[in-house]
Amino acid sequence: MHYQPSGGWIELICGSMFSGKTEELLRRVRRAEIARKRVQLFKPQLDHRYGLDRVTSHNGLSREEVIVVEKAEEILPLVLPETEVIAIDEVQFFDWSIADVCTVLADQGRRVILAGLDQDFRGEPFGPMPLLMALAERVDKLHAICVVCGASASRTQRLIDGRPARYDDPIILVGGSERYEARCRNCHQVPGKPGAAD
Ligand SMILES: Nc1ncnc2c1ncn2[C@@H]1O[C@H](COP(=O)(O)OP(=O)(O)O)[C@@H](O)[C@H]1O
Ligand SMILES: Cc1cn([C@H]2C[C@H](O)[C@@H](COP(=O)(O)O)O2)c(=O)[nH]c1=O
Ligand SMILES: [Zn+2]
Repeated sequence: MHYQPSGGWIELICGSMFSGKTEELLRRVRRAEIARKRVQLFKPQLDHRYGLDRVTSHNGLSREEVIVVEKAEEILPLVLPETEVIAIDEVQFFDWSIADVCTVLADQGRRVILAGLDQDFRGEPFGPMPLLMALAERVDKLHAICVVCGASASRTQRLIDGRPARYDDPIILVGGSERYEARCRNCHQVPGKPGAAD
């Protein structure tokens, strides 16, 4: 059922890589524009995969007119008074202060649409995502297809030279299908993870 709030609100699209988060974010942005809402789209500078001047999904959907910021605090001063919808992609890359920024925007009566990875390659919560999930009025968790067994994929497998990345690898490593695969819980592997069989 469609959520019908009275003022502003936060909606969060989460899931593994390749689950369709960016497609869904861009779909909501397009529909808001069809409804003649004024929209601003942001992304963190860290995500430079397809160039800094656009947001692009894994199947090539793309939108220019994206505002690139290094830190969450840069967003509020860049929001125009007339903007009704704020969309932010790759929100997992911001620190926890992104939650305060989103709260201010929603309290001002704006619709805030976020998309981000809920889990890192270790299968653990990614950055500010748990906090954003708690604060959002609406959360949609999307699933990709596990490339090993064809089940629904809730996790992202990082591969280094074709082998599963170890638990002590750094959390942030920007990349696409050359480095990452969508996998289900059963097929996801993290050698060195406490409690996991290597
Ligand atoms: N294993 C997979 N499962 C589902 N979709 C996949 C997979 N691998 C590639 N894709 C493609 O990725 C698209 C989703 O891309 P995108 O919206 O960028 O996802 P996300 O932002 O969640 O990483 C799908 O529509 C499909 O074309
Ligand atoms: C799992 C995982 C991913 N990343 C990076 C890889 C990509 O650059 C983005 C996710 O992009 P998508 O739009 O969801 O496809 O995040 C990372 O840095 N660390 C990880 O553990
Ligand atoms: Zn699987």
